[in-house]
Amino acid sequence: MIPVLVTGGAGYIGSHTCKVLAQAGYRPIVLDNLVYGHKWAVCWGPLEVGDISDRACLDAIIACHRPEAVIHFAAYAYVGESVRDPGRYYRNNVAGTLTLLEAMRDHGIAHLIFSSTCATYGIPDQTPITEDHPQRPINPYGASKLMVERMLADFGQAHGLGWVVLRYFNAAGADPEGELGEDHDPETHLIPLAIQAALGQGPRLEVFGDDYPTPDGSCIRDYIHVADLAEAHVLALTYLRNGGASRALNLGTGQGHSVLEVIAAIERVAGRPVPYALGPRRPGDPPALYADATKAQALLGWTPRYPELDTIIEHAWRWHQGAGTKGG
Ligand SMILES: O=c1ccn([C@@H]2O[C@H](COP(=O)(O)OP(=O)(O)O[C@H]3O[C@H](CO)[C@H](O)[C@H](O)[C@H]3O)[C@@H](O)[C@H]2O)c(=O)[nH]1
Repeated sequence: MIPVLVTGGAGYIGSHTCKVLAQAGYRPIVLDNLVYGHKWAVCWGPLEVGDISDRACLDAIIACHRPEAVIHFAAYAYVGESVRDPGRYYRNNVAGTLTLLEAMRDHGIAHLIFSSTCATYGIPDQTPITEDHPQRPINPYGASKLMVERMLADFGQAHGLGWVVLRYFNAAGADPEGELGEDHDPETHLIPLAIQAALGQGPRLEVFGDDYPTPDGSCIRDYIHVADLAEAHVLALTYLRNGGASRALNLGTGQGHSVLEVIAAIERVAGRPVPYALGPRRPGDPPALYADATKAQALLGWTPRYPELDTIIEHAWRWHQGAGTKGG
């Protein structure tokens, strides 16, 4: 089995990817600092608790497991927090990644898959967003991810690193087999908050703005099933190992859904109301973000298996109902 180092591999998207990697015959080596307090049992490969900024830790893990490639999820990812405390984001997301890249260079690891984000585009000039859309992030989180994208291009030029940058739109849903789900601490994402409100396990949902220039006034996003994201990482790794050229690719369904449509879908799937109130806009939220993801489909042979919003929500709903007993 081919060992692959997965930084942030105990997180939401990381753990789903480790599962798909293991099923595809790779051996995920999970490196996670567990800072977000993820509670999933990591059973897809050995867990190394450590930090990407710690060069000695990286050297020891690489010497022990001899990974052939790295899938790099580890990052702080709260937009609001990044505005309040940018140093935390630049130190971890940018400086930490630099340490990782130097370790890869020195140990001769030639392939990297990097988790980037639609937040690197900022407020788009047009939708759907293609990969060549100008990248003008409007918060330090997006800026930190864009800086890493640029570092990858430079390490590719100078040291022959092969990379695929995956720019996610809105990761959502849960493992179709019910083993993993979305459980950030603190939770800020729309679907889990709305489900918790419907279950009476959280406060009433606040809809951030109903005066956007969209058909119903609420923000539009492109929700992509986490299992489809995971699949794309494994396909991207195979693509690189087969000699594919370094590329940045959007990952989304190409379908936009408004916040009010998401609430209606949860009510449909759950058969109960989502208690919510209309509130003011959240600073930094673009009105509408959705992907043109045709390049990823053409290049990787990736087709989302669960593109329907109702399926994404069904899986999330099922997992949240059982989460108390599954240790999620
Ligand atoms: O309590 C809430 C939470 C969210 N929303 C709305 O729901 C939509 C989705 O919000 P999320 O917080 O779930 O997701 P974001 O679109 O803000 O975040 C995504 O995009 C970000 C960049 O913009 C980061 O990449 C982040 O990791 C990724 O999940 C937004 O329009 C937001 O305004 C609400 O109305 N109420």
